[in-house]
Amino acid sequence: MEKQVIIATKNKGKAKEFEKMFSTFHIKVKTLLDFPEAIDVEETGSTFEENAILKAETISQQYNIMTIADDSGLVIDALDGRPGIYSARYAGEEKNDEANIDKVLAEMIDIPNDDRSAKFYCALAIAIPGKETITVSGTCEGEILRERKGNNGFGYDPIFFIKDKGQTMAELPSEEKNRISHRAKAVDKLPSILQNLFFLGDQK
Ligand SMILES: O=c1nc[nH]c2c1ncn2[C@H]1C[C@H](O)[C@@H](COP(=O)(O)OP(=O)(O)OP(=O)(O)O)O1
Ligand SMILES: [Mg+2]
Repeated sequence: MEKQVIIATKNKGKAKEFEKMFSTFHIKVKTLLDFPEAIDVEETGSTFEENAILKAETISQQYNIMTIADDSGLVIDALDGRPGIYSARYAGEEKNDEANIDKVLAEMIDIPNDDRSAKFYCALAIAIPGKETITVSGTCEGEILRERKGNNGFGYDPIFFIKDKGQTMAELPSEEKNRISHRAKAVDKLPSILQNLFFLGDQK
């Protein structure tokens, strides 16, 4: 039987990136956009890792399939790490990317240019029925601009400037984002983790 994985996300931007990044792994990828009846997991954890584990374990138990969940967000130094785990709901429960960006820009209006460092953080939890859940993470460093630039990507990408590239995340082509992003850095760690898991599993 073909190997399958569910990526436990309802975020279309994330789903697209995972489908691209997993296209070199020989595994069939589904997301929660394919499972409208999936349990709506409340993100009650106090860290990205805890929330990723909650999402991955709930869905892997519901469908008895290996499940990977992503909990990610923007961590801004001058805002003491906010919006952090609250990134998706920063301007309210309805998860509005534009309102979230507006709130960050307003809060940072008096922050000088050389104090606008931030990072994107991504925690992935891998839940496999009958095995211990594992987490990995990745980060991407940048700076918060004063206005939006670029139309690619999703979420906070238009205000996240990457010095090395001289562009925002939303100006990068998707192939480039998928090489350097926090999500890409976390996904890079998966092949060796999965190999170890299945190798150890076969020893029993
Ligand atoms: O590459 C990214 N580029 C821009 N913004 C990003 C990125 N990665 C995460 N973010 C922001 C979007 C959202 O405001 C929050 C994720 O929140 P998070 O709960 O992990 O995802 P979500 O609720 O949108 O979907 P789901 O929980 O179904 O996976 O961080
Ligand atoms: Mg979420």
